Amino acid sequence: MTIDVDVSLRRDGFTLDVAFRAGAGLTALFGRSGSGKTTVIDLIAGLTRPERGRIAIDGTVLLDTGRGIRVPVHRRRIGCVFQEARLMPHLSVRQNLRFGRVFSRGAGGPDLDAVADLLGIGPLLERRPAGLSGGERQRVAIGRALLARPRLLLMDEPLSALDEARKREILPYIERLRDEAGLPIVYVSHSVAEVARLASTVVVLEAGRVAASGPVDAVLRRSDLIPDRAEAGSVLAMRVERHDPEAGLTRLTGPAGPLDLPLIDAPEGRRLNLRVPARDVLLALARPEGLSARNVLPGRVARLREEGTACLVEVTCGEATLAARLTRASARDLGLAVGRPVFAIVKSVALDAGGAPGGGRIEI
Ligand SMILES: Nc1ncnc2c1ncn2[C@@H]1O[C@H](COP(=O)(O)OP(=O)(O)OP(=O)(O)O)[C@@H](O)[C@H]1O
Repeated sequence: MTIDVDVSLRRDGFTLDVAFRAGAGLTALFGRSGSGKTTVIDLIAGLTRPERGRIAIDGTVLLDTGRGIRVPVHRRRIGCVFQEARLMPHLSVRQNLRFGRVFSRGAGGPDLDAVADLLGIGPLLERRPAGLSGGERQRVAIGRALLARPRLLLMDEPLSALDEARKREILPYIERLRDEAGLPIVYVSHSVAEVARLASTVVVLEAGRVAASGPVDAVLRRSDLIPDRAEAGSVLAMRVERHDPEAGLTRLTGPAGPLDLPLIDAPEGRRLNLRVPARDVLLALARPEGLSARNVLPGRVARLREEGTACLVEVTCGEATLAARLTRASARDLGLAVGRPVFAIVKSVALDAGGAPGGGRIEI
C-alpha cells in the first residue's frame, strides 16, 4: 500500500509545496504549528483544493490537476478522525457507528461487532456520547471511520484534546489499528512522544515544505528537526525479553543490544518503541568500570555534527544508531572521529505514556 502526495497550494502569506510517499503502517506528519499539517490532511481527504497536484492511493488516482481528475470527498474512501470526536449527540454509540456504514458501499469490510471489539467499545454501544469520557468518544469516532471501510485513515491530532490518562488509554487501540487492521494511517501530531511510539515513517513539515522524511528512528534523532532539542534522540524497536521481579528489572532486547529497565508493566514478548534522548547518552573510550549506570552498549562513531556549542554524535551499536549529544569540548577531548570504537552509556529512556507506570522518562 502506498500513498503518493504531491501538491501545491497558495494562500495569503502561506505557500504549501509538499511531496511525499507513505507506505503501510503509520506515517506521522510532524511539525510546528502552522507548518501545514492540517492543510495536507484536508487535501488528501478532498476538503481543500490545491492549485496543482496529484494524490494517488496504490495507483488509484484521487486527484490529478494535470488530467482534470478530482474524486469527490465521499468517493475517496478515506476515514477521518479529528481532535474532537464530532459524534451525533442524539444517537447512541451503536447508531453513531452505523452511521459510518452509510458511506461504505457494498458488502465486506469489518462488521460493527468486530470494530467494537477492536476498540473496546462493546459495553458502550447503547450509551449516548454525552455520557462517555473523551477517550471513549474518540474510540467511537475511530470505529465510525473504520466502518466506512476506508482504504486510508487520516487522524488529525486525535489525542490533543485528551488529558494524559485518556491518551494512555487510547494509544494501545491506535497501535492495534496499525498492527491488526492493516490499514495505512496518516497521523498529524506535534508530539515527539506520540510520533516515537506510533509512527513507522515520519514526514517533517516546515513552513509548507517537507524538511525531511524517512523512518522514525532516522528522523527523530536529528535535533535540527525537533522544535525542542531536548527531545531529540534515537527510537529503538525493542521487545520485552523477561521480567526479574527480585532484581526489580525488565530486560528488553533490540537492535542496539539489550537494555535493563526498572520493572515495567508490559507482557513478555511485547514489542515497544523506546526513545533514548540524545542528551542522556554518554560516551566513553573504554568500557567504564565502577559505574552505577547498567546499560553500556559498545559501538563505533558513525557521524559527528556540530550544533552551536554541542556536538551530536551518531554511534552504530549493533544494527541500530544511537545519538549522543555532548559538548563540543567533550567530543574534542575524547578525540572522537568517524570509525572510532566507543561505549555508549544510556542514562534514561522514555517509554512514552505506555508500558511504564506513569509513562515518560525512566532513569536506568
Ligand atoms: N482556511 C484557511 N484560510 C487561510 N489560511 C489558512 C486556512 N487554514 C489554515 N490557514 C493557514 O495555512 C497555514 C497552515 O495551516 P495548517 O492548519 O495546515 O497548519 P498546521 O501545521 O496543521 O498547524 P497546527 O499544528 O497549529 O494545527 C497557516 O499559516 C494557517 O494560518
